[in-house]
Amino acid sequence: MADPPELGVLLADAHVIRLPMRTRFRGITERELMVFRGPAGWGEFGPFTEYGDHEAANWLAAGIEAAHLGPPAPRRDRVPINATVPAVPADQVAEVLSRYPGAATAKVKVAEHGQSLDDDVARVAAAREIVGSVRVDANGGWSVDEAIAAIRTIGEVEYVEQPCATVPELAAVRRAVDVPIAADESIRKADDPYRVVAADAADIAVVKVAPLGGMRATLSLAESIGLPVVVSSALDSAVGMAAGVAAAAALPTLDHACGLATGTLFTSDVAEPFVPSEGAVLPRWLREDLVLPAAVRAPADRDRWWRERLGRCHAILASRSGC
Ligand SMILES: O=C(O)CCC(=O)C1=CC=C[C@@H](O)[C@@H]1C(=O)O
Ligand SMILES: [Mg+2]
Repeated sequence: MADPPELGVLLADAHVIRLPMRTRFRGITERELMVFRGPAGWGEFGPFTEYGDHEAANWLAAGIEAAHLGPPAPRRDRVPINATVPAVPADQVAEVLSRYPGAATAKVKVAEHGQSLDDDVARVAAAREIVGSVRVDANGGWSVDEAIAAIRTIGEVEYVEQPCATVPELAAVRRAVDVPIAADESIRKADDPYRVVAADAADIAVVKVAPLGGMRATLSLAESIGLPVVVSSALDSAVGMAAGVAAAAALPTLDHACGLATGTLFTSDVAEPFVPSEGAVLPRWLREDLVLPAAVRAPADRDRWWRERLGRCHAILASRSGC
């Protein structure tokens, strides 16, 4: 790995941002992250706040790639997207889906802490009434038995993403049901993302540019993992989303809609969001000045916290480059 740019260079035009969200999603109502500018445009550093520094360092590598190297060459000029439906009550699903015009697929969150299978069934049914195809994402929230029962009750779906937490559990569920299984956390949070393949635990790989360390790292994983991929956001701002869309646009084959329209979950963004139209988003690289209103700037204590975190992750990347 190449040496990262000097820390001072990264921090010279860096901003800590707090984006308000329309609906609670993965337990948060505000998304904090950093964006910084380099010679190739803007990069994002937004590991979720509970992540440790070693995991977060991959996210910094992705931001550095974006700001200092730019996107890989595109192979398509539009990227089909899925609508993303948080764990809202069923009667709010139509309103959520209205923000994804033309989306042919909805990804519906299930197994939310504090909710029941009946809630999931109702939410999925409400989505099915509106879009042709539904996939669900349990974020590892079920045991093997719960997953098997839930999958049988929920009925036909395109795939079930991360029904259980571990690779052996995913494999056990996959053996028991006919529905395809997608791996997300078992790839993006794993020491060895290929374990899902060795264990016959997944039919589809969900790949996210930031946790995998960048667009090119994502493309090389997609090439070597031997599974169809779905590129998804990590709840990125428009800056991180540009990298996700660029990676999806650069894939040699793309058979599934991607989770790259989550900008609709924010009420404001750092740049013009990637708003879906006719079920797709268009690749676009951000080089222009960002207009960052006071309302999206994080308070001083959070600004300091993120700059220190970036510094620690920078030291980790620098030590890796010496390996
Ligand atoms: O894939 C999508 O439709 C949107 C992205 C998405 O669902 C996620 C983004 C960030 C964190 C995750 O909890 C979540 C996911 O599990 O896929
Ligand atoms: Mg997921």
